[in-house]
Amino acid sequence: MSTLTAQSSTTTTSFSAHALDLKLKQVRLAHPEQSLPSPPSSNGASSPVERDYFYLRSLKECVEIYEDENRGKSESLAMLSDEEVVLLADNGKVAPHALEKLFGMNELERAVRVRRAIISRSSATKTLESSSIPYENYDYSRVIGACCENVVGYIPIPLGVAGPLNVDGTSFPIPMATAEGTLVASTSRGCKALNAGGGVSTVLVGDAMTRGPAIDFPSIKVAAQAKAWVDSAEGYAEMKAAFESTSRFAKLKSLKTAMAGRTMYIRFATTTGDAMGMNMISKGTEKALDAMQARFPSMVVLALSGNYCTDKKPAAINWIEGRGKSVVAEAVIPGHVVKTVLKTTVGDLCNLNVKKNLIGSAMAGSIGGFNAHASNILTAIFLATGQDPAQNVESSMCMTLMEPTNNGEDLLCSVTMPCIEVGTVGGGTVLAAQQGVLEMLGVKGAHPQHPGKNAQTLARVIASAVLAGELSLLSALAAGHLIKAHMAHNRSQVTTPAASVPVTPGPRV
Ligand SMILES: CC(C)(COP(=O)([O-])OP(=O)([O-])OC[C@H]1O[C@@H](n2cnc3c(N)ncnc32)[C@H](O)[C@@H]1OP(=O)([O-])[O-])[C@@H](O)C(=O)NCCC(=O)NCCSC(=O)C[C@@](C)(O)CC(=O)[O-]
Ligand SMILES: NC(=O)C1=CN([C@@H]2O[C@H](COP(=O)(O)OP(=O)(O)OC[C@H]3O[C@@H](n4cnc5c(N)ncnc54)[C@H](OP(=O)(O)O)[C@@H]3O)[C@@H](O)[C@H]2O)C=CC1
Repeated sequence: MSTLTAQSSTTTTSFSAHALDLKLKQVRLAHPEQSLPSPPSSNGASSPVERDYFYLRSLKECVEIYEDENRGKSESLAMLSDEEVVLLADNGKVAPHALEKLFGMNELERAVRVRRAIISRSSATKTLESSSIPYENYDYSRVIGACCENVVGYIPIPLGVAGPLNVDGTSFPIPMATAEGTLVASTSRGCKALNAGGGVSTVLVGDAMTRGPAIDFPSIKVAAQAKAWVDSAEGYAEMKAAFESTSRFAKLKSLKTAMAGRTMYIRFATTTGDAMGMNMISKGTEKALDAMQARFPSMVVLALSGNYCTDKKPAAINWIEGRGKSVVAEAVIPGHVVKTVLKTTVGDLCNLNVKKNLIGSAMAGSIGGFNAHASNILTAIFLATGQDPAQNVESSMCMTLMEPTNNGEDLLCSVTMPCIEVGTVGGGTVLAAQQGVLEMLGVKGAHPQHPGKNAQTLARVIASAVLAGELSLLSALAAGHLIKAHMAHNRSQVTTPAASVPVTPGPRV
């Protein structure tokens, strides 16, 4: 067997555990059929790092070890260095997305490290492996099979805390993961104004996640028969029994049916305990449709989601009927607090709210966008607490209302949010950092006595924080303070190559 010489003057003592010599890797990639020499002090006691650096087996040797049927795959992979696993992957012997399964649960970080190398080297820029994207010291056991595939690390987002905010008599810190400077400061100012008026009171007026499959029938007549059956007490009871057999927590609340030609849509609405509930409701819907199929053998389920739900897309049905938690939050702020904390007046705030959030949004043809920046606050809390960020689309639907009260002295304000889709179990809420945030709010996991109460409390806190954000931004706009605030809190120092800076007519001010 021929061997190659490692062209490096580096000594073993200067290696960091994962900083393998790139030159050597290039040699390896160029000559996969050849072995590299053994470590100079090859007395059988070399560390994995030394082994990676000095001794890379040929592809043939690696394959022999990997495919040896006398050992399990994880045992075989433990005998190979990272570089050798990369070699196997580069030659189609190991699927990069299956590394966690192959390495086993005790080697999850290694799986991520090796995948970074594989992807890095096959990409145009080749930067991933040595990039600043972190991957070490993360609990990947919570990720695998639950939160993400083909993992190469994690993206840290700054976490700030606004408030505290008094919501229904309890003081909550408001966790916000965001890269928009000013947002936490602004929300904090709103919290200060709300607390000065005694805090926020909330009501939960609905709690139902929805799923809306699309079902074809041979004709409009059969579709209408099926619709009549689902709408009947008998049909509803049968569908409910089938649905609820799939979960301890998901309870069917209503079925709304509609026809478009020979296609029928059914909007399943269910409580889902402390889970946001999309997996649970989808599982139950599938089972209920099986029961329906037994009644109507000619029906064809086109898709479990026929967009009549509507999940992760703008839709009037959500705005009108609600989805997830429907919450209204209200507060009164004394006029002097509007002046001293918010630096504006009750009259100016109310006028701007009508002209901007109501008339302006109507002029723009908005559905559920009768607010200034509900999505800013909601999304930051979603990211901090492990919610599904794509659901900010409908969850941010909000109408902000403001009117003078107490003979025009004080401000009565509210937000109406019909679609806050949140959970405290399932999805990204299982991740350690997100759990820490939920714990800080006192809503981590399943509520011990009343399933659903933790998720409902989180929705109430979110609506209240949105009210804080609305108050502060509208006040800044009314007072003309917006740009001043963003120049102070939200300006990055970006280095741009001179060649790509446009010629400007005059100096920047
Ligand atoms: C899950 C699959 C891909 C399986 O699909 P499959 O065909 O059984 O997969 P496969 O094992 O035959 O592998 C095919 C390829 O899939 C990829 N693949 C396969 N497994 C993995 C893995 N573990 N990690 C990384 N990549 C994977 C990979 O590229 C693989 O090729 P290979 O690399 O082996 O040559 C498929 O069933 C699928 O795409 N399902 C759809 C799931 C989905 O899109 N979920 C999104 C969330 S749903 C939602 O949030 C919104 C909703 C639904 O409410 C919106 C609405 O209303 O419509
Ligand atoms: N499938 C889809 O179409 C979609 C999926 N998603 C994704 O779905 C995931 C969330 O799904 P979701 O259904 O919320 O969570 P899970 O799929 O994790 O389901 C919740 C699980 O927790 C159990 N559970 C234990 N205690 C409680 C409790 N107090 N309240 C509620 N459930 C409890 C449930 O039990 P039991 O088994 O008895 O029900 C169930 O097994 C997210 O990752 C999201 O991104 C998002 C959009 C669409």
